[in-house]
Amino acid sequence: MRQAELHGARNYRPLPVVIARAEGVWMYDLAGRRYLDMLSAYSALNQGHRHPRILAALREQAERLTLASRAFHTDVYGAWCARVAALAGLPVVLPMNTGAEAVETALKAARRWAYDVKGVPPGQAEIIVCSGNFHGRTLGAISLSDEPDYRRGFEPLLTGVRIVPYGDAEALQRAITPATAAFLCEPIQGEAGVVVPPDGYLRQVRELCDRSRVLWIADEIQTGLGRTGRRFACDWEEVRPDLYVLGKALGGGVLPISCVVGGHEVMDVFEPGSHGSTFGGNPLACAVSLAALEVLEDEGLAARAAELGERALERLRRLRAPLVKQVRGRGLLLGVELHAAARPYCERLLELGVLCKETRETVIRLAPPLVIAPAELDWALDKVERVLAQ
Ligand SMILES: Cc1ncc(COP(=O)(O)O)c(CNc2cccc(C(=O)O)c2)c1O
Repeated sequence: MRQAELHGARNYRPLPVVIARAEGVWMYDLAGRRYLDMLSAYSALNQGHRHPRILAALREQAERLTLASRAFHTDVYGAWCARVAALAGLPVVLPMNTGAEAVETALKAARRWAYDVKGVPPGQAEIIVCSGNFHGRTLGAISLSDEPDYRRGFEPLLTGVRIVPYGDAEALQRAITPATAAFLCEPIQGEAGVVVPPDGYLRQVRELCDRSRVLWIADEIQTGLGRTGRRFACDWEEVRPDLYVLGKALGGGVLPISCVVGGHEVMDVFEPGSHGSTFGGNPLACAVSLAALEVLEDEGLAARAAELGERALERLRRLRAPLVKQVRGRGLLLGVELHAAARPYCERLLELGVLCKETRETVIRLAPPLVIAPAELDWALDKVERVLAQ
């Protein structure tokens, strides 16, 4: 820890624990003490730590080819694109590495579509986003944010951004103009503290964007791939966006891989030389991602998250503790909002062997790997209740 304090940039405030090993839902510190992971690296570990099938795919592909660049075809890339397209029900996939890179890609696609297809005058395309959004830490992504801490000192930022209240379809309607390229939102806001929109909101968004010829971009980097109890959080209202932005668990908690998935009308705005990434679509990440997606499907992780999450939500909502302001969430993306700072309670949970993290000061996020056993989840919730009931 000393070296990290000496040489590592201070852009995080980690809990006082040094993780050295992990398997499934358990992480182990240097002394071999074990902790139940209730954060899943912010939902990048839906399949659990070091899933054997994902590690086997990593090893097998590493023995053959790790990187060639998109200057050449590779054998696993096409299979991966086809698998993701089938999963999303949209035909065209553009691979990147991090979530923020995929968000940037979606913004570029939306702006170019606005000019080339919708006919918005050059340089005037607008993107509408929601207050409380989190889409990453790049300059484009923080240009969308209304969180001063994410933006301060990084100006000048992108223009052509309008912010509307989250969950308010009428506000979205009022913000749409003929220059609007797209509306970008998280189907459930993660970093805002697990904020679930009113029932029907996503359906209203879909109808509004259709009527106004505005692209709907769903950032499912944190909510997608089974986390909320459905393949995508959009599935809760049986609607499909024009673009999905995926990341995190797409790489099975082993390698970073992200992507934008959409229809030809949008995705064909990219011609050779218009966008790219050195590692985007690399064979090693594609092989790992194929295994990660197989695990999600074969182990029924979305249904598991729905069932276990419903039980956890009911149990937490029965908790009678003055400290608790609200319990929110869907599937295994849960947030317990407190009337006080959450950090001390996360530190108490650490002492009891449960790892979670505060979000927006007063919210404890509970998001275990979707492979968690019912008894393990009950064990963790026992500790959460004990700490909050005091
Ligand atoms: C909804 C959403 N969109 C985009 C991103 C960015 O993904 P990348 O981090 O892979 O660029 C996220 C990321 N989610 C997330 C959650 C908590 C912390 C942090 C952090 O940057 O410290 C990021 C996210 O939750």
